[in-house]
Amino acid sequence: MNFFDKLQASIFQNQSLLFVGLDPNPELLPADYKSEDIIADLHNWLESIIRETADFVCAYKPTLGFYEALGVPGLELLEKTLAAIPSHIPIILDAKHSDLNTSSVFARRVFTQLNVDAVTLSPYTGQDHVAPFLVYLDQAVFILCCTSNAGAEALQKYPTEELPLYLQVVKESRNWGTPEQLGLEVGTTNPEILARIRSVAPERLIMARSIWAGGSNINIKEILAAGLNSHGDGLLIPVPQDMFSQPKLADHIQSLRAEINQAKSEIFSETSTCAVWLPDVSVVNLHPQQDLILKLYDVGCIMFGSFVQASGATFPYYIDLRKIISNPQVFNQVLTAYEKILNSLEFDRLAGIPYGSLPTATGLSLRLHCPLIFPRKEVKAHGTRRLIEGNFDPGETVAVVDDILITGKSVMEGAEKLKSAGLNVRDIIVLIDHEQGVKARLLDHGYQAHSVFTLAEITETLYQCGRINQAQFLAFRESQG
Ligand SMILES: O=P(O)(O)OC[C@H]1O[C@H](OP(=O)(O)OP(=O)(O)O)[C@H](O)[C@@H]1O
Ligand SMILES: O=C(O)c1cc(=O)[nH]c(=O)[nH]1
Repeated sequence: MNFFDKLQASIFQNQSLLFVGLDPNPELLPADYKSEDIIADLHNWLESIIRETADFVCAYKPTLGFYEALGVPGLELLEKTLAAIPSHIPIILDAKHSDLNTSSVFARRVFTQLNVDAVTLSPYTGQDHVAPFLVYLDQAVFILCCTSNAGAEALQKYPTEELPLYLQVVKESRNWGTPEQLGLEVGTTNPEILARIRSVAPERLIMARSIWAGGSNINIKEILAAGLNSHGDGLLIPVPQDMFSQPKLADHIQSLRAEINQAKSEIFSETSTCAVWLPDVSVVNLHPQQDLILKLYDVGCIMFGSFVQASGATFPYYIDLRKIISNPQVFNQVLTAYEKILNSLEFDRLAGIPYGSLPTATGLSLRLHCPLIFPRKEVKAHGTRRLIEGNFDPGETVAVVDDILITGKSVMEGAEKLKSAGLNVRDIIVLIDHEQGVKARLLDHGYQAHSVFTLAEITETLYQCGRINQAQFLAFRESQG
């Protein structure tokens, strides 16, 4: 499971946006843990923090510097602390080591030996520094965009109020990695700064820091309203550091979690525009993949107007999913949507239907570590003249990936070619089902089709969100009969 999915599962399981800094800071060690052996004391303290919080938080964030400061025993303490964290809860190592020359070896150390799920990085050396970390597809990075210390203002707010450096970091770093692999670290007590970052990066995970530094002036609801994404998540909130020195830690964390969840539901019931994640707060009729639908529309994959289809019929729309390959963020989100369906199916190999869905099938093959084949549209008169490209063994089961079902002709032809080579085809997975009984027809031929969206769900969402007008919406409805 990749970092993003692991984090989402952890947020959902514990219904919590809270993360815990696991720092062996001798200055904060509570008196009742103190003995002759500081390392053992710190270890006992950190383990008790994990025990008390594991059911109420979504992630842990050890800061490497505190462990390094304790020398070799500190590094051993880090390994022991990491081992004490339940394996389903993601670990974000706060490292911010920005030495370009060591980024590859450091990435290998943290991701393959310490096995943490994510690491924080400083942006100053640019994409070259970040790229070696992103090679680890199941792990992620958080780019430091902004800190709350007064001394940083001269740099971070330079050169203009309109485009300060911290916003430029947000803009630039969005080009470095996908939303699943690259989040933003934002230290601030100021909701306005969070809101500016959220508006520039609506799709990014934000790890908030230092929000409690404002003391009693902090208004958590304002922070949440500024930093949450349109689905009511995408924001991680730190547990205040002084809480770890207090007795009854579990009780304090639960109250804080309840306060945050209450504020979240108030924000979303007030605005009433988003599908939210808590089961007790629901907004009717909004598709859980609303964000992806809007993005597909915004990058031009869903067009309304008069279009002649391959069948010769004229529809009031055309879906061109071939464009997703030119937008890595959308492409990545599309892959995640397919992946969720594929994870529930059993198969030995993936097959893509040429040409439109071949990039998607390739992306899925790499993500799922599953071999890929594809049936050719036309057999070449030269070379190997193979009908099916890629290696396979007859008797294997193949899951067929296509982008859209209109009449079902393309997938059916592809599946028949695979079957003629001795392969089993049971499941067909597409992003969009145009409906009109295609799935039932495929089932008559022994194929179970699965889709992420129906075209009706897409048009409904686009209409509700104001992307298409009533005439376009009604024209679509009429065409559906
Ligand atoms: O259900 P159907 O009626 O078969 O329509 C859907 C198919 O049409 C499109 O491919 P197209 O034939 O346009 O070719 P391409 O993928 O090579 O662009 C699309 O990629 C699907 O494979
Ligand atoms: O074959 C078609 O009719 C067709 C293909 C496609 O990709 N999109 C669409 O709207 N129609």
